[in-house]
Amino acid sequence: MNESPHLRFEYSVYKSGEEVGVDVCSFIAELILRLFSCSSHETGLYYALDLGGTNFRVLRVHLGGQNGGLVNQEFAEVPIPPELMTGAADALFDYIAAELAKFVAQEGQEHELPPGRKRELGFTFSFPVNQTSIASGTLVRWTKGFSIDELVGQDVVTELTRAMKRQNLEMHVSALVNDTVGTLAGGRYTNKDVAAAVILGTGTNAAYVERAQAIPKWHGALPKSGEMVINMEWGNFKSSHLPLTEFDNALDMDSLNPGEQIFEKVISGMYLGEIVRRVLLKMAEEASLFGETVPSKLQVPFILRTPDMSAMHHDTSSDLKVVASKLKDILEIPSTSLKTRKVIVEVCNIIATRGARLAAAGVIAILRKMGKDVAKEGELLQKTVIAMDGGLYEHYNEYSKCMENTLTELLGEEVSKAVEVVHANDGSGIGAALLAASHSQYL
Ligand SMILES: Nc1ncnc2c1ncn2[C@@H]1O[C@H](COP(=O)(O)OP(=O)(O)O)[C@@H](O)[C@H]1O
Ligand SMILES: O=P(O)(O)OC[C@H]1O[C@@H](O)[C@H](O)[C@@H](O)[C@@H]1O
Repeated sequence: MNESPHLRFEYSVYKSGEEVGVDVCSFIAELILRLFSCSSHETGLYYALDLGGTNFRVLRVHLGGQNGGLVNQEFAEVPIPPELMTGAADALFDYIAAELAKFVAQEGQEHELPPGRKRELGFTFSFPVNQTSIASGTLVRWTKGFSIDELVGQDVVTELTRAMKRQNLEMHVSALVNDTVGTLAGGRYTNKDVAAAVILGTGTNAAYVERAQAIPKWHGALPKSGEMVINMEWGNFKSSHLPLTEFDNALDMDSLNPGEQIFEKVISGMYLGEIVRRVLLKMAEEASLFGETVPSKLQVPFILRTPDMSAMHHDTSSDLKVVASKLKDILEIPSTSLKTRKVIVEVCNIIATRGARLAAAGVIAILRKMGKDVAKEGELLQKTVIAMDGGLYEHYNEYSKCMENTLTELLGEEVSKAVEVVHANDGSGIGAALLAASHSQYL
């Protein structure tokens, strides 16, 4: 296990300006310093709760200390009922706390803690937060499919703590972290070359390790390590250079957060399938793609999910039978010609390729900001690892392959050899548990 460096975490939530690369962002939230010493000395049982855009995961991590590292981890994943994403605040947090209580109630003797000691939790909250301390932060705004107005501006740790009390669950939230920062922390724990993390899941985001003196707007004390983590919230990137179409603009207007998260809406899992649906609908209306009548199901927003899109895109059968079954089962289109099915696969390919190439452009922007996108004369290129996670990256192989090929194309053969993309599976959960351990109230 590499001795992990001490990282001083600076949290910032960026709101994109018109022309946004990291270096032209304007900070909208107070920056807060967080000392994160992910040394490998942590021992004991720690928990993580990861609230994402589609699922939430409860994780128990057993850390073995100096040489033991990560002894084992067990987790449960539950889908978030859609109605809780736009319902009452207490309903969402009561559901989460109840699932947490269920997970703990199933534990055996081996998970008993010393008397008087509470279970400790790292809370991964995959939404923009104005971080106010290691274990507190207020929700800046909702993204993806969530929209619970009464929670905006509220401290999400306070909400979770109250819900746990209502469930009589004795657990202490030791750390609050964004999933991208958790993935970076988890990745860095095992590999010191990890310099950035990218999530491509229901939503998207990136975080990277920045040189402290390269943050002009930072006015706090400089960390001893000289490094800080920037949570970019890059999903909110917006630029006149983004290749937006009428389909993107209509999707944005119909969304829960019009005008926001534009980059996320063209590259992430919640939206790719919906863009394909909108394109097919127009082709049905204006070019009779499915014959004289427009299939009624094709008019239903989000009926075509990105997993369905990737299944059609990955269809290798000569008669595209997977495409045929998706059209039948989801859109109630009983039969189509092979020619029509090939058009549908091409539409999936175009939308996925655009998303993947834009995601790669985002990664290049980070490498450029870190000065790692070009080989300097006479200098040996230091290895840079990008920790990737998220269901879209993990399951949409055509997308992730296109993204990685684009990185090579944009970096060139020589530099791309020094840049490695690794799948940090559930890095955010492990990262959150590590943060909980490193900020334990029992230290
Ligand atoms: N087979 C698949 N093909 C393409 N995309 C997928 C597939 N499975 C899941 N996804 C995408 O991944 C997202 C879930 O990402 P994940 O990281 O697991 O959860 P969360 O976004 O809740 O953190 C889904 O919303 C979907 O867009
Ligand atoms: O893991 P998920 O749900 O796909 O979330 C990824 C990103 O989704 C964005 O919408 C959030 O603003 C980010 O904070 C988050 O990191």
